Amino acid sequence: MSLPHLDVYLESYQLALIDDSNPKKGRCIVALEPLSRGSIITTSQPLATVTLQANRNEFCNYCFKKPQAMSPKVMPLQRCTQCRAAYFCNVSCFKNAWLGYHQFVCKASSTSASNKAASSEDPDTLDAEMLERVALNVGRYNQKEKNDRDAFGEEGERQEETVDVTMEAFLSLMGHVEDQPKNVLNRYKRIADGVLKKPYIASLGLSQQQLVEFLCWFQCNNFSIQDNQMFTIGEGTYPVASLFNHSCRPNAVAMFDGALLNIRAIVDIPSGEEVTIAYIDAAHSRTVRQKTLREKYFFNCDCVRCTDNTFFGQIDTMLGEEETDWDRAQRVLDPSNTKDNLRQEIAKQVEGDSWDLLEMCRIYDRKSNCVPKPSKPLTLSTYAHCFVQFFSPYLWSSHNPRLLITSPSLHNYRAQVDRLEDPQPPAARPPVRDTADEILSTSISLALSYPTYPGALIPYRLSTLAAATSYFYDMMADGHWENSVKIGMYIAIQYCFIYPQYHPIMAQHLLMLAKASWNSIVQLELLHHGRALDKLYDNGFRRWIALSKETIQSTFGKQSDQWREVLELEWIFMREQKLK
Ligand SMILES: C[S@@+](CC[C@H](N)C(=O)[O-])C[C@H]1O[C@@H](n2cnc3c(N)ncnc32)[C@H](O)[C@@H]1O
Repeated sequence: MSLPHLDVYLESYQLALIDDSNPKKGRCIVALEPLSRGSIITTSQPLATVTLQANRNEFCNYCFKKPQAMSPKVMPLQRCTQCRAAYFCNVSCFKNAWLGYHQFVCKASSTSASNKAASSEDPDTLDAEMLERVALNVGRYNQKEKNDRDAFGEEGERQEETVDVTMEAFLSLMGHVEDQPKNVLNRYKRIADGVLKKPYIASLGLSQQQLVEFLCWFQCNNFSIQDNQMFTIGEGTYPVASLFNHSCRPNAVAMFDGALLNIRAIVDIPSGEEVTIAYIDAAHSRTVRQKTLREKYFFNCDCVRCTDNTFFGQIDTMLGEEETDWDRAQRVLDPSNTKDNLRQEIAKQVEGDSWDLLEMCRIYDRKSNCVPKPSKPLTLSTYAHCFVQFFSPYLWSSHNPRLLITSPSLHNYRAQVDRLEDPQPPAARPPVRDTADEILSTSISLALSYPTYPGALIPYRLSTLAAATSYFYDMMADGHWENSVKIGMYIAIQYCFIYPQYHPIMAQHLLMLAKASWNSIVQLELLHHGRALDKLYDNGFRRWIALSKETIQSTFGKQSDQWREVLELEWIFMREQKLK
């Protein structure tokens, strides 16, 4: 299929869309030049978006931005006076939405019975809404195509994504119509028939079959839109971003800036290499990942994490199979979760006397080469403190030039190490390994060498991580800072195994850990009537700040709220240090 606008557009981003040798995989995007970690590889405009009902009055229904509640200069969202169902940040967003789709939906929803259905959160309603918006765009584009053809943009600089680029990408997407089970196709036919009954869709000249195809495309191409805290707030059709294939160990991530989607490199990507993103959360067992990818996207994943039977194979063995089909956001926010046995065991270990944060930090100091006794099972505390020795800060390069992720000058390197009061690599215990992979391999072998007992909590299992994540969020919400630090430290270790080093979930978590550490210091100092606390606390906080800064830079970027928050935290800490 010839895609002249799209090819020129991608080339302006140093990317090419090429056919994969495996026809079932379709095409893939490769880098034409080296792409550096943290850089935005390309941006993608939505062809259509739908907000989740629960968020409709929190985010602008057009740009998906949220007014900063605390800022007096920012206007609150304005509700459409006609349908009273959609919210916009200003007249400009309202006008854009009106021209695109709102004029149709607004009239229809104020009069028709479908108004009631549209207010529910069921998948058919979301699919129907998305279908209407996409159909409107495609129908109008088809009409425009009859009349004119736009000229290509200039070569040599990054181009704007024109409607032609978006449409060419959209109309070339893979939908696996032939692979869909009959019941799904029947459901799609029902949705398409419902949508076709609306006069503004019927007039576009699109057939039921075309609309069913669009619904199939949504299934294997659409993105969940996330807010800046990474909670899902809507769904979007992003045709250009949909061209990126999946890997469970990706080299890029999809990051939202309101309704705009940025694809960002999370490692240095050499020229000629395929750029991949993850379609699903990597915090799942190999079996669940592969099943989800087969059922929703119709392929057998042969990425490095799924096929490697040494390093990644060991990680998947470690994580285990004991997971329900949990979705982190849902589980974390589900209050009934507290009845979970595993959660109770976690609470017991964290809140019991055997986990004294300061004492454990002293025992597992990086100069002492301490590992828990192998005659006993690992507890959360021994696991977390022991593995922090291995991972931090050497897993994040700036402290160890030999990890070759960044190459800071020796001066900077020494300054960082001195500031964290960490030993130089030759003096560190356990010895610092040359590469992140070696650190991980050593850690996996160590973890797996401990005995497990039936019914006892196994720290490195996915089920433990799921319960711990829910417990962590509760502790943060209730202001139990010391408990948050303990369990947050454990979660950070688990993330080291599961996610690539520079991953937004890791960045977000490290920032929360840094906040919890700071609040815990303040709380403890108040309890001790202003006496300065042990230096170990300060060093712990410095470490989480240093790691969050480095990780946020490469994932959310320096324009993000996360970056502003981490700088603010650092500033407050420095000020307090000066005043002590
Ligand atoms: C969002 S599209 C990705 C772009 C697609 N390759 C194309 O040419 O349009 C998703 C589809 O691409 C294919 N795909 C994506 N990642 C793959 C992978 N790692 N291995 C095999 N097929 C993959 C699957 O057919 C999947 O349903």
